[in-house]
Amino acid sequence: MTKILNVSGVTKTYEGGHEALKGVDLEIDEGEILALLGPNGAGKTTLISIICGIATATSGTITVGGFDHVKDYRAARNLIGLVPQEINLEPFETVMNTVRFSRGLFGRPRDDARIEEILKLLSLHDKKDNRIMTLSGGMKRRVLIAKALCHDPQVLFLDEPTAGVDVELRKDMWDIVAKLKQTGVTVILTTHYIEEAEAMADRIAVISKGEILLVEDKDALIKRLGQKELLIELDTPIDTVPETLADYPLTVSGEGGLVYSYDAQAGSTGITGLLADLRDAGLHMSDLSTRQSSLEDIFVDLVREDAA
Ligand SMILES: Nc1ncnc2c1ncn2[C@@H]1O[C@H](COP(=O)(O)OP(=O)(O)OP(=O)(O)O)[C@@H](O)[C@H]1O
Repeated sequence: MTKILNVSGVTKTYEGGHEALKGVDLEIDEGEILALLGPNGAGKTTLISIICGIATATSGTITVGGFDHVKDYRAARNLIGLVPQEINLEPFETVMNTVRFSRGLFGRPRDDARIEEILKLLSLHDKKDNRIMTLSGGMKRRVLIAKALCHDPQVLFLDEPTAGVDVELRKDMWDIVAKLKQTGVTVILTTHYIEEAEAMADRIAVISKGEILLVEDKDALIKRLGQKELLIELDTPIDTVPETLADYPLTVSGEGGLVYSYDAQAGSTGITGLLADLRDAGLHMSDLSTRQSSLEDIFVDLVREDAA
C-alpha cells in the first residue's frame, strides 16, 4: 500500500531542554485511520504541529505524499488539513464565509459548489448562512473540520476531536470520520479516550514520553483483548501446578489458587475439560471468576512499563 506519510527519526527538544519527541518513526498508509493514543504531555500535539509545519523538528525527516515537509513545504502542506484542539472561529462570520476564507488562505480559487459539498458531508449545509455564534459546540467543531477540508487535503489531522464534548457528540464525530474515510481521506487523530481509538481507528499507535511504544492493527489488539483469565480459588491453597494439569496454561495465583488463560474468541475455551481434570486431581474449588484484559489494561501496562 502507498505510504502517504513517512516520519523518520523525528526529535524535538524545546528551549529549556525538554525532549518532547525522542526519535519518532511512523508510516501511514493512504486511506487509513490511525489513532495516536497517549497520556497528557506524551508529545501528540508536538508531533502533529511538526508534521503540519507549525513547529520545527530538532532532527529527522518527514515526507507527505512524497514531498519533504521542509524542502517542499508548500506542496507537503497543501496535502494536509489540520483540525486544532481549540475552537478558534470568528463569532460574527457566517459558516460559508469562514470556510471560503480558509480555502483562500491555501491559494485555491473560489469554489462555492465544492464548499457546499463539504458542508453537506458534515451535515452543516442548512447552517451555511448562520453566524458562527449561533451554532452549538458540536456544529462549531464541524466547521473546524470543514475549514480543514476546504482545500481538499489528502491527510486530515484531528487533534483531540472530542475533548470535552458529550457522549452523543462524540458518536457524531465518529460517524463523520467514517464518512471521511469513505471519501478516501487519510485520518490521523490524537486522543486519550481509548474507546474512541477503538471505535474509529484501523491502526493504533501508542505514544508516551516522546516515544512510540506500539503501532498495531486494531483488530490484532482486539484479539489480544480476547485474552481472558479464569481465576480458580481452591479450598486448600497449592504452591505448584499439579503434574496431571501440566498441559494446561495454568499458573498459581498469589492466594494459592489457579489462573487459567484462554482466548475468549476461540471456538473452544477448554474450560469444561479443565474443570473435570481439576476434580480428578483432587482439587476442590471454592470460587470461580473471570477477568478480561482490556485495551485500557494493555495501554496502562505499556505506559507504566515505559515509566519504570
Ligand atoms: N512550547 C513549549 N515549550 C516547552 N515545552 C513544551 C512546549 N510545548 C509542549 N511542551 C512540553 O512537551 C511535552 C509534550 O507536549 P504535547 O503538547 O505535545 O503533549 P500532548 O501529548 O499533546 O498532550 P495533551 O494531551 O496534554 O495535549 C509536554 O511535557 C509539554 O509540557
